[in-house]
Amino acid sequence: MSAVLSNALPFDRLVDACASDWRAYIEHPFVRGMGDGALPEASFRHYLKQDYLFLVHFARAWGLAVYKARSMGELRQGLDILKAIVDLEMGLHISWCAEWGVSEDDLAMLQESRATMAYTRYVLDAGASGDLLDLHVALAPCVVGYADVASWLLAQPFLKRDGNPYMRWIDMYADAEFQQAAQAERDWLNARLAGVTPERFAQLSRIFRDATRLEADFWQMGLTLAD
Ligand SMILES: Cc1ncc(C[n+]2csc(CCO)c2C)c(N)n1
Repeated sequence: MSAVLSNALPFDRLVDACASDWRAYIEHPFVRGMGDGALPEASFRHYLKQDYLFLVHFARAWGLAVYKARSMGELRQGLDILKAIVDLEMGLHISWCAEWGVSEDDLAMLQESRATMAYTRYVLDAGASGDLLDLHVALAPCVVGYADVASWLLAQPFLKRDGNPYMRWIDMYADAEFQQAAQAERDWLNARLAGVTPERFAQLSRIFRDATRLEADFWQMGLTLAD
């Protein structure tokens, strides 16, 4: 078992180090509810609204990645992702909310839930107090996890395609372009993690696990309509 683990790619070792937390996130009841279409629409709407605030802070986190850059390549990577979120993702999210009956005025008046606050500020602090690798590891459950959620759902026998209001959400994250972006992040992390000491790897594993648990809490917030 340990031989398998040590031969595994570094990113897979991060996941293996918190396997039960990772599964609880990827296979969360909120995710299953999107898959079989039984998730209450109020839960999805609550999630969508909080996700707007999440995206604002996520954009700030990529701004922090720009600040933490130590090379032109890193500077451009942070800038490109920051621009994609601000110029594309935010607009897409606003039209997605509109389709679900949430107006821009609603979004402007939103109160941030504790789960949104906990997760986004955790990621920003991991980056502010650490280096670019700490920040990427804190962001990885978001970037890579959603690709895994979509792939996992597509492989489930309970997936309901016809008449499922969440099918478009699943298809969006299952899309090749999004899967490639997630793979690019895995590749970047595999390259950066390859040379770290066991002590540093253990430190980064804790950040990855914390962020994974905070992602699961974000689903739970949607499910329970927590504020
Ligand atoms: C709580 C929460 N976690 C992850 C994502 C997914 N996500 C948001 S931005 C981004 C990267 C693309 O720029 C990804 C994958 C989400 N929407 N909400």
